[in-house]
Amino acid sequence: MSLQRARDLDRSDPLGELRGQYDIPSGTVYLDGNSLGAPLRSIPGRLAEVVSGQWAGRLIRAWPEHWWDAPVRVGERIAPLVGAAPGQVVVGDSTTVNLFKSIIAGLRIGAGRGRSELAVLGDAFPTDRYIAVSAARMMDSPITTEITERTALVLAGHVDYRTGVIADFAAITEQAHDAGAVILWDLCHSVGALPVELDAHAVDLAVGCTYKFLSGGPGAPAFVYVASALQADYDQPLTGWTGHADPFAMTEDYQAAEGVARARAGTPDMLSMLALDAALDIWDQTSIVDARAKAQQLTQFFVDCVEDLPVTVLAPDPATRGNQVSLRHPDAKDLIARLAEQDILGDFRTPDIARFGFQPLYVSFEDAWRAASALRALLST
Ligand SMILES: Cc1ncc(COP(=O)(O)O)c(C=O)c1O
Ligand SMILES: Nc1c(O)cccc1C(=O)C[C@H](N)C(=O)O
Repeated sequence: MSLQRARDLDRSDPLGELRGQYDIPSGTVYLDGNSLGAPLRSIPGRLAEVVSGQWAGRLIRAWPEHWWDAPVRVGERIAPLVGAAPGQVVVGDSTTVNLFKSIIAGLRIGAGRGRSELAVLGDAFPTDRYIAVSAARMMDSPITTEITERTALVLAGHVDYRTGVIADFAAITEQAHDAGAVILWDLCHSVGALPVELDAHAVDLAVGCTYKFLSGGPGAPAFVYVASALQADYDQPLTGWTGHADPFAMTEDYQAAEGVARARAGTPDMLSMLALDAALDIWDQTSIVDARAKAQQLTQFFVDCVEDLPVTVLAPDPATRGNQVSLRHPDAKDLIARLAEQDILGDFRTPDIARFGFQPLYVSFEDAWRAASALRALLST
């Protein structure tokens, strides 16, 4: 794999022109967009307009005019990326908080079916496990790692944050349903990275974050998907006023809103919400199918470049590899630090994983080649 080959691939890349719309310091190779997506150049202007035009210009009137419905409106823009028909996705809070809401809601649905177990599959991201343990404690639910006829809720991650391996979405969803359980998917590393088909697989619940492949910004609000069929039964524990059927009636008792809006809790962070809204514009210029196709080419190119190095590729099969390449090496931490000294940014995940994210809308084949060459140089010294 040569620099020439990388440049040829960049020249014939139909998504290549999108890169210029992102604000990435020149000379930096950014392979950590699976942790924090790079910003679009349009964001500062859009935020300035929200602050000056809406906040300053309209003051409190901006809530009904621009802001109140934003969680649902922005959710509708994420919906096509996760294969959801309208009315099922709402944006707000963090993934952690949305996991809490949805785990409790799922366990409550399971309790109605006479079940209590919570199955947590695979090597879940820490926040998923921590919240699962706490929610299970509140619900007196045993935690298991297998789906059985006693399972109330299955929590599974779509793409493993460490290895980058894509879980068998269809098979796991089907297994959960065959067992009579509710399924909850964590889409943090798949939303905006690869096509997700929530409706097609009749998924019940999903959550995901928007600051990785969607470039929503640091701490951008997460989203929740609640399948239409389940919404009436989605009894989530954070019964804040914005999820109320009639928030401004200020009634004594809580009554959940109809539809997915019942997954809302408190006042959303509007600046972050609208930065995300602006970031989603890029999807008007491309599709998740095209993005995934390029990401597969990119990750394979990178894997081919490092093939003869003394590292282990943790997701060798391109079909089940997310948009990241994780390399196992005993000095992974040091390697990542030394790459960073050259403005080549990946990240380290304990205990020995060097992780490189390939956001195809702004990462080039030349970036992949430069990162691999720098790694080669480090490993030969
Ligand atoms: C799979 C997964 N779930 C959840 C999170 C994080 O949730 P939060 O945004 O609430 O910190 C991450 C990343 O931080 C993640 O990779
Ligand atoms: N959410 C993060 C943060 O607030 C700081 C640093 C990193 C993150 C991450 O997103 C970590 C990420 N979920 C991971 O896959 O490791």
